[in-house]
Amino acid sequence: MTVPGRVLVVGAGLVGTSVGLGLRPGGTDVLLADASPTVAAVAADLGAGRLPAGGVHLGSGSGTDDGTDLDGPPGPVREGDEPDLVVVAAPPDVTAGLVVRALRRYPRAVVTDVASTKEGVVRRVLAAAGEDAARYVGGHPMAGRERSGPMAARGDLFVGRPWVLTPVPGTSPEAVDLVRTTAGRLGAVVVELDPASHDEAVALVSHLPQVAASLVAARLVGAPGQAVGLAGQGLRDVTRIAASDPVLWAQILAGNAVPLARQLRLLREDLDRALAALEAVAAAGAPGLPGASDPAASGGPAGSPTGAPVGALARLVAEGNAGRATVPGKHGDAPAVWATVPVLVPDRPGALASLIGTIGEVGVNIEDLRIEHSPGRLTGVTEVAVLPAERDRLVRELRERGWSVPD
Ligand SMILES: NC(=O)C1=CN([C@@H]2O[C@H](COP(=O)(O)OP(=O)(O)OC[C@H]3O[C@@H](n4cnc5c(N)ncnc54)[C@H](O)[C@@H]3O)[C@@H](O)[C@H]2O)C=CC1
Ligand SMILES: O=C(O)C(=O)Cc1ccc(O)cc1
Repeated sequence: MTVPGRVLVVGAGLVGTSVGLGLRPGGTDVLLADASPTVAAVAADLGAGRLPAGGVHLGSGSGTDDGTDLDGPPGPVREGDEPDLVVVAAPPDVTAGLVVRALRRYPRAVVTDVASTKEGVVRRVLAAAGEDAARYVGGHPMAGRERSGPMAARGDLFVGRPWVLTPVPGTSPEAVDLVRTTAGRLGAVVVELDPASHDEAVALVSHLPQVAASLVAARLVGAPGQAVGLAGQGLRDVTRIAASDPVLWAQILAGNAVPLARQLRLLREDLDRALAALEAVAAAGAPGLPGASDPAASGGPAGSPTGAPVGALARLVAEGNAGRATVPGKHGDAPAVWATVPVLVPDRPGALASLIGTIGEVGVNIEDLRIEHSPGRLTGVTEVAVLPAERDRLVRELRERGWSVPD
């Protein structure tokens, strides 16, 4: 197992800075470079690594030999600045170009990237890098956030998350080993896929959810304030990633156009099914409204909405249940079935910390925590997920300590 002693991160934003923060505690010497010197300086201040002596020159062609001038001549570079591994963590549209320049600049280094789509990047690198391409290993950590930049970075961002590597037949096994070890050091679980299979998979699990979240959230623009004020946790869950960076995501979606369009067409069919069911319900007269047809007359039990359209709606939700149950737990394990304990938490400073402290005293591990809080309410509902075997004891102990735990 080869461990990189020195890593150059090119692009010190959310992902690049998280890589630095995650590698530094293990003793890796991390060099930081970014098109924006200010971003690189912030990342260094946060403890993600150091700036190479002489400043950072990327793509300027200025010829300065400071170890991070990717347009400079191939090594040797300043002693102490030669990386074993270069991690390109820049936007997708510049990734292939930076990878090719890093391969040329550092003839002994392995180069990897983290771009969210792989087929286009890998194809461009193979076309431009010649035999240097053997030292390139495509990569994609399946971890991130809806925020960008170094300030949003976290050293534990990749812990328990899949990190896809996309080696191709000519890739050196030693290069794959080095990137695999590095991802492992960051706590990630490495998965190998060919670039096309990777892009198909992320179209479904990452890019389709982003489009769906953005479209749902966009419906809220201009909605009456009173409607948005009623929002509960469901809307927050569904729209969290709608806060993502538009420029970055435009590149990601465009970089996976064909597989994503396939997924969106399938979603459109499902939307058409839902619409058809609702229109059929409406045509029959909505249940409970004046003019609604008598359910008994359409073959269902009296007093209940019934018939094929309502069945279609139930099927839609049930299919969602089945899909949701396939989503792995937080560390990529099989879907976790936690028991949930709802606790009413007063809306005052320190109340949530006090609840967490109490659960710690009781000796129960919190597997997950969800807070539902609506403005103007005096209490919020906190849902504490725990191992099913711990549920009853936790409910009892919390009630004994004065917490309100609804049945
Ligand atoms: N945001 C996310 O949740 C995830 C993003 N990714 C991928 O990681 C890469 C970086 O994304 P983020 O860290 O989120 O973006 P970010 O916007 O936080 O950071 C990107 C950084 O690259 C720098 N940069 C731009 N052009 C450059 C150039 N020519 N040379 C050097 N630096 C340059 C920018 O100044 C910026 O600081 C992207 O390829 C993205 O697809 C992968 C997994 C998750
Ligand atoms: O915020 C989330 O939940 C994400 O899933 C982030 C994410 C964004 C882009 C990627 O390429 C991979 C992961």
